Amino acid sequence: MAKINEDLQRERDKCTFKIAELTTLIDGGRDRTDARREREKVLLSRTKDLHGVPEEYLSHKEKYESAIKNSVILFGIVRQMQEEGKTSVTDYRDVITSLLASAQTRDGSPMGVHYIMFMPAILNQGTEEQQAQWMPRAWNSSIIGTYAQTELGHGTFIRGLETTATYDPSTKEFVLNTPTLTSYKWWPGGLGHTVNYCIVVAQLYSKGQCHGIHSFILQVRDEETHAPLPGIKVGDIGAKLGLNSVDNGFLGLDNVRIPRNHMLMKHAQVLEDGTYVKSKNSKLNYGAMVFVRVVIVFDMVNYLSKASTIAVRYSAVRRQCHMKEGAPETQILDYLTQQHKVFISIATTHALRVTANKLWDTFNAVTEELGGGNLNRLPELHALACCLKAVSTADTANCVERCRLACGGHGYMQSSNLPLTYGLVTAACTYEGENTVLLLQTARFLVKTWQNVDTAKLTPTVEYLKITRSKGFIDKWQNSIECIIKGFQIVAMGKISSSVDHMQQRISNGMALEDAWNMTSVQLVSAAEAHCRVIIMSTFYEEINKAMATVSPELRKVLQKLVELYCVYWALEKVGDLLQYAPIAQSDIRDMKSWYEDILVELRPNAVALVDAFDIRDGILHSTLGAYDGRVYERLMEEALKSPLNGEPVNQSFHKYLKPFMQGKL
Ligand SMILES: CCCCCCCCCCCCCCCCCCCCCC(=O)SCCNC(=O)CCNC(=O)[C@H](O)C(C)(C)COP(=O)(O)OP(=O)(O)OC[C@H]1O[C@@H](n2cnc3c(N)ncnc32)[C@H](O)[C@@H]1OP(=O)(O)O
Ligand SMILES: Cc1cc2nc3c(=O)[nH]c(=O)nc-3n(C[C@H](O)[C@H](O)[C@H](O)COP(=O)(O)OP(=O)(O)OC[C@H]3O[C@@H](n4cnc5c(N)ncnc54)[C@H](O)[C@@H]3O)c2cc1C
Repeated sequence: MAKINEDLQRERDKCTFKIAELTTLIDGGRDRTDARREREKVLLSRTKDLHGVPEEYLSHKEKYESAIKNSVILFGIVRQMQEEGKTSVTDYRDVITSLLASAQTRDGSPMGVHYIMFMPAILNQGTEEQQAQWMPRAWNSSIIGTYAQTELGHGTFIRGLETTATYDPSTKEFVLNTPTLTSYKWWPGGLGHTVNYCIVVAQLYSKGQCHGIHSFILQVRDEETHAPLPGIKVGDIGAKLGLNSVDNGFLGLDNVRIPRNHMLMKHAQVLEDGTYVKSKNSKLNYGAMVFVRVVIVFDMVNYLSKASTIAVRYSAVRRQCHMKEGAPETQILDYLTQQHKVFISIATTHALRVTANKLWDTFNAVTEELGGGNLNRLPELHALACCLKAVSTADTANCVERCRLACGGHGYMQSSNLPLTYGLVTAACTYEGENTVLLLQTARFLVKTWQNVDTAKLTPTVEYLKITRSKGFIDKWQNSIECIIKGFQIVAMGKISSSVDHMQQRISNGMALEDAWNMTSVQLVSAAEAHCRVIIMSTFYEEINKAMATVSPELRKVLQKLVELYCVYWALEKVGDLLQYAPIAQSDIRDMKSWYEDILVELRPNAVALVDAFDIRDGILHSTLGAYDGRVYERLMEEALKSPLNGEPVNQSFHKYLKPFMQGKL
């Protein structure tokens, strides 16, 4: 192994806790750490020869072809798990998330949506017979699918989709059409050239009546030749800000016929004669979207742990300027502003990780209840998944960008892997429900809750709204984590309550409800975000407190500091809100700033150890700045030399353009 950079080694030597203990806690047990490492070993060994040319220099077409080559190797691991009879969805979640976040598919995989949406949609919306018909072939990838919902004209407003599926009882088929340009499907991952099947979301017509959107399985390409089937226009939508290894596609349909049993009929059915049988709740058809919103939070944890590893290790290696005249140049990690930029990413990774686990448990519990016909907790799950998807993706995108900026010029290099990572996480702010729209969904739930707060039994995630109203909820502000969480509960309650008042005021002045909602929507989004912050903070606090009972005193101290960092950082970010709603004084804020500075300083000696504990191998991190050995400058130069521009001493454009221009001939 190459020699470790001395500064990095010194950082590791002064760490005050056992790194392996934290890694075990993060993975959820020693056996899970071992399984993950074993999986990564297999993954890296299978794909080690594939990176002759750095991906950033490939053309759009080559990027796609390389991604397919890598993906079939990677997803062989999933096929193997299935063949071995592994059944735990949690295992699949972890495996697929880590495959997608690996260096081999670092700009996305064309096969991602097959696992993330195509299969979950069949499981969620298909009858048992349909699952038996489609799932075995989907699992072993003898068919590959995507989820085609969004159209050129509509993404958010899915009730406005224009694709139609009209039932023809004479042949017992549905006839699919995209009657306008705006009804063309647009965006589905892998639709361009990879998949041969997809789930199409379309307006269902039967007996002359429209029954709203439903899901249908459609074959788009021949299973042998892969040629598009008659009536189907399909292709790639072109280059994007990121995810350029993925062939997001378009799809036009001209009288394409599919058998009746290709409609996913677990919740609603069309009988042979065309009679429509309604679902218990039309929103059950949106189940696959809820599932993906839940797993996206895990995905964010993966990317943020990578970005923080890169930024922290680089900050330990990089020296710039002197803090004191005559002293050696300072490690940039010693600047408090640098700690302020990067430590929040470490704390956020942990906060989102524990919250994602809790959300996963809630999702599974509610799904089980739904299976038994109990729909009571569906609105709460939907509200929770919406706000956590929105806040986790927005925070992750901000943190990754902070990490990139914290690496100065070198963070701008593709070889740092920060630009691609940013491209991936910022996409998540839009896909699977645009963030503002999702926060407004949560706000809708919060407004209803607030309007019934005195009479209704509140569900667990909003119970605090009742308690917060009691007199003396915070007698006197104290700079403690408990008080900050209470402060955020008051802020959330204050924002929800004032949004409702604001809306009611406008309605009493004669405004229509919809207009009053629109006029209040900036406040509503802010209220939903505040509510989500309460959920993340209190979950982080409670779950880490539980974990504290099981870990060594050394690790306990560090975990305590991470919770403090997260809560105090956000208290200072939202200090205006606290001043408006909570009994906090200017002197408390001054003291809180000092507290924050102390936390940064206390975490400083363990910064490198904290990111080492994420245990991300170099082959997966894929960063010149973040590798374990800290050979930053050597790696930057090695990568630069791979630039195709360095393949010849004089580029042909010199003779063609530059020279004539310089000589005044052009
Ligand atoms: C096999 C297992 C293996 C394991 C696999 C493991 C996986 C491994 C993990 C890998 C890592 C991942 C990596 C990712 C990679 C990248 C992939 C990129 C993929 C990107 C895919 C996409 O991008 S795919 C398109 C998504 N496109 C949207 O996301 C549209 C948003 N747009 C809406 O979602 C609706 O349009 C919107 C706004 C709600 C209004 O819908 P609408 O107009 O019908 O509804 P209204 O607003 O009128 O609301 C009416 C009432 O419905 C209630 N409600 C609404 N939704 C509800 C719901 N879902 N559940 C319950 N209730 C719901 C609401 O709360 C109201 O309730 P109430 O009346 O009581 O107040
Ligand atoms: C990388 C990527 C991958 C994707 N993969 C898939 C896929 O596999 N399958 C698929 O079907 N789709 C996919 N999508 C599409 C994605 O789900 C949609 O882009 C997303 O749901 C947002 O819809 P939109 O693009 O129509 O945005 P719009 O809804 O047009 O949003 C534009 C703006 O309008 C605002 N807005 C819209 N409605 C409201 C409202 N009611 N109130 C207030 N503001 C509003 C939004 O906040 C936003 O600021 C993907 C998208 C991306 C970027």
